[in-house]
Amino acid sequence: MAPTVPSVRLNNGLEMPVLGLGTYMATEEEGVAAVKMAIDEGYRHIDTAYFYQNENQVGQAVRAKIAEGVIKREDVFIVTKVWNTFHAPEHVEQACQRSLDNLGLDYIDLYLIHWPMGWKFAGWTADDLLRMNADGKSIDSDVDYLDTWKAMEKLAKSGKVKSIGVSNFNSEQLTRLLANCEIKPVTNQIEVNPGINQRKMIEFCRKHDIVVTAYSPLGRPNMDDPVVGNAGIPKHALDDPRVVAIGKKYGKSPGQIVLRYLIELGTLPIPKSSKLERIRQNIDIFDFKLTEEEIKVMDQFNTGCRTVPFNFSSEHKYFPFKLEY
Ligand SMILES: NC(=O)C1=CN([C@@H]2O[C@H](COP(=O)(O)OP(=O)(O)OC[C@H]3O[C@@H](n4cnc5c(N)ncnc54)[C@H](OP(=O)(O)O)[C@@H]3O)[C@@H](O)[C@H]2O)C=CC1
Ligand SMILES: O=C1CO[C@H](CO)[C@@H](O)[C@@H]1O
Repeated sequence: MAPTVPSVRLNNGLEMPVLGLGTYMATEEEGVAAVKMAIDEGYRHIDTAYFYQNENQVGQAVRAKIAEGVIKREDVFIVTKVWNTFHAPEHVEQACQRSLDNLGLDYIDLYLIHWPMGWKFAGWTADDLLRMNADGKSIDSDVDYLDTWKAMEKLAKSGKVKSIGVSNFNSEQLTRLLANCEIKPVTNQIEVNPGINQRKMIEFCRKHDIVVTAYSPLGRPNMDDPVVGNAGIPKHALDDPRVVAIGKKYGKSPGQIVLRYLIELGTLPIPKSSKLERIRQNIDIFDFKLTEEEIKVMDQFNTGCRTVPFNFSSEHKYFPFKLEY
């Protein structure tokens, strides 16, 4: 029987499953197949983004599983994100409508501002999402994320999106947003894995009733990412004999130990996999708990080193990683 994933209550009263499927780089048939497998295996939270160019595939898989009677629309929590080039308030609604059209759904469960930095609008085609200056730096706009947020609030009020949140915001940006918003973000989606365990950001968010979604939870083993490359990837806890030993005790793989650690930290991990065996493993983490000693072992991997440093936008006034958290 597929494991049942617990949910967390968000600050707007809605429920969000504490584990989801990541889909970055799961495009074309691979994306459709991964999401279908994941739904069959019990996943009820899928993370995508306009930028990933696979909303179409995610939607196709979700709609197929609804048609087969495996799930109802309300059983599955779909997250997508507004891209950096669409931060101008007049583009946000159209960006959201494009995501809805790609997904083929009537509403999005959670819509995020993907990054705090706005980039110059360069059209709606896929080729224009990552256009750089000759020096390899992002072509920035000066749109304030507070203005983008106002447009997000309008979407929440329209019912097109049930919840709104942010991604890659630092604590100063969140503080400024919280002081100026009508609707609070329900989540901050950030990188969390043993190499960067984000304890300070998690505590900050807990105080403000914001959940932390953990992206790149496994530290992207083997991923050859065309956007940031592999330059920043820290040494993986996955290969470490201490993690292997903890896994042996519970009959779990190192990946499962890492994901369980992120659950113990109070985050919501969204591991990406397109392989049935790993899709199965990554959700099978709700029948054991790590001891305090084991959590301390996992804490030893924290160096603060990022897998997704996003340095090509480091000169932007809203680049978030100038602060520790
Ligand atoms: N908001 C943001 O800016 C960002 C959001 N994200 C989101 O977070 C999701 C997850 O992060 P992502 O960057 O993909 O990295 P992950 O840490 O999830 O790593 C994914 C890689 O790990 C492999 N893998 C999956 N499960 C296991 C396992 N149990 N043991 C060993 N290897 C495994 C996958 O390969 P295979 O498919 O072959 O199994 C894939 O190559 C993304 O897909 C995306 O949805 C990610 C980055 C930034
Ligand atoms: O969500 C994301 C997936 O990874 C990409 C690059 O590594 C990021 O650009 C992006 O924010």
